[in-house]
Amino acid sequence: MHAFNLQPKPLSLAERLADMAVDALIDEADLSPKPALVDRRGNGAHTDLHLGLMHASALSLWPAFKEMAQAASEFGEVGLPLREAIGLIGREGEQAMLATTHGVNTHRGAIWALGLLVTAAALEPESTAPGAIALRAARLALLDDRYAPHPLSHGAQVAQRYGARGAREEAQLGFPAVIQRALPQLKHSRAAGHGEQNARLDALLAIMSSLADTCVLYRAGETGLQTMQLGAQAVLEAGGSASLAGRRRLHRLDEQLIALNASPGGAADLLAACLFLDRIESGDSIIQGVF
Ligand SMILES: CC(C)(COP(=O)(O)OP(=O)(O)OC[C@H]1O[C@@H](n2cnc3c(N)ncnc32)[C@H](O)[C@@H]1O)[C@@H](O)C(=O)NCCC(=O)NCCS
Ligand SMILES: Nc1ncnc2c1ncn2[C@@H]1O[C@H](COP(=O)(O)OP(=O)(O)OP(=O)(O)O)[C@@H](O)[C@H]1O
Repeated sequence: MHAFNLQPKPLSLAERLADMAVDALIDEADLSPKPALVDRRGNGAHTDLHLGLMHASALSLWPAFKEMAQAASEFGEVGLPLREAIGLIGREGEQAMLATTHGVNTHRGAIWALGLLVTAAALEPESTAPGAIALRAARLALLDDRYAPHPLSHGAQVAQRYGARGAREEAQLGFPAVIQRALPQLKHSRAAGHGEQNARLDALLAIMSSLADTCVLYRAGETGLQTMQLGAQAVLEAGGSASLAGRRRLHRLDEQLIALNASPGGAADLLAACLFLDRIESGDSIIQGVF
């Protein structure tokens, strides 16, 4: 008689990277209190989003992230064939997201940022430094996908009006908001003993203090963007989200942004990207699957 084999099947590299991307999205959504964004307290400035929808949307993207990582292994190098393959998978991922959310945009920007980073991580699994992964992602983002549609998206409208190039430019520059702002702040706040949730909030605030977030520009113009950037900077200068003074300012920023309908969705996407890269760097081996 054969005994059942109860050993779990080891996950492939692509499956582990997809797990990590989805985990990063769920951690971002759950993090609270985020100013004007969907979190465990409520819907922030959004009428069509809620936490359950963010979770369902994140889970619906797992196959797309896995396929992007598989495409990286198959093509093996940064180039137009890989860029166009992940563009197609990303667009299919968007359709899966929209089918799950009944047409609501929950993670469009996140598919773009995390899709590029998952692909870049899968290309060289031994190279786990965030800066190196972000640079490979930038080289992919700089390639022009001939099949990408060019709708008059909110980002495109904001680009015409204010000259902000949003998600595309952030990726093409190698995610400076993540590499130069969020990750250093995350490590600084952890080292100061602020606790993991506060460190993550501080990382979000570090992104918000300088990002030209096209979600905010579209919804609340330059006034909204300035309120976000100065308000986030003020929280950090007051001692960050772990301090009493910082918490008071964070609460005020939440009220101000909600009053302006200014939800920093782009900053939220980049926090998820930051958590993804942090997880890879911190030794959650993507090669051996030691979690
Ligand atoms: C480049 C993308 C993000 C489109 O950008 P665009 O600015 O035109 O679109 P849109 O207004 O819908 O905004 C996208 C999202 O980016 C995020 N975002 C906003 N500002 C920023 C910023 N400064 N930095 C990073 N992300 C940002 C927000 O979440 C926003 O909702 C991407 O979705 C795309 O290329 N779509 C085309 C379809 C496709 O090929 N998808 C697959 C890509 S792998
Ligand atoms: N926790 C979060 N709360 C709200 N938005 C988030 C969150 N995390 C990420 N986002 C990002 O914010 C974007 C949604 O913002 P927004 O609703 O302004 O998009 P839109 O479709 O351009 O605008 P609108 O809903 O006003 O038509 C998504 O692309 C998503 O990636």
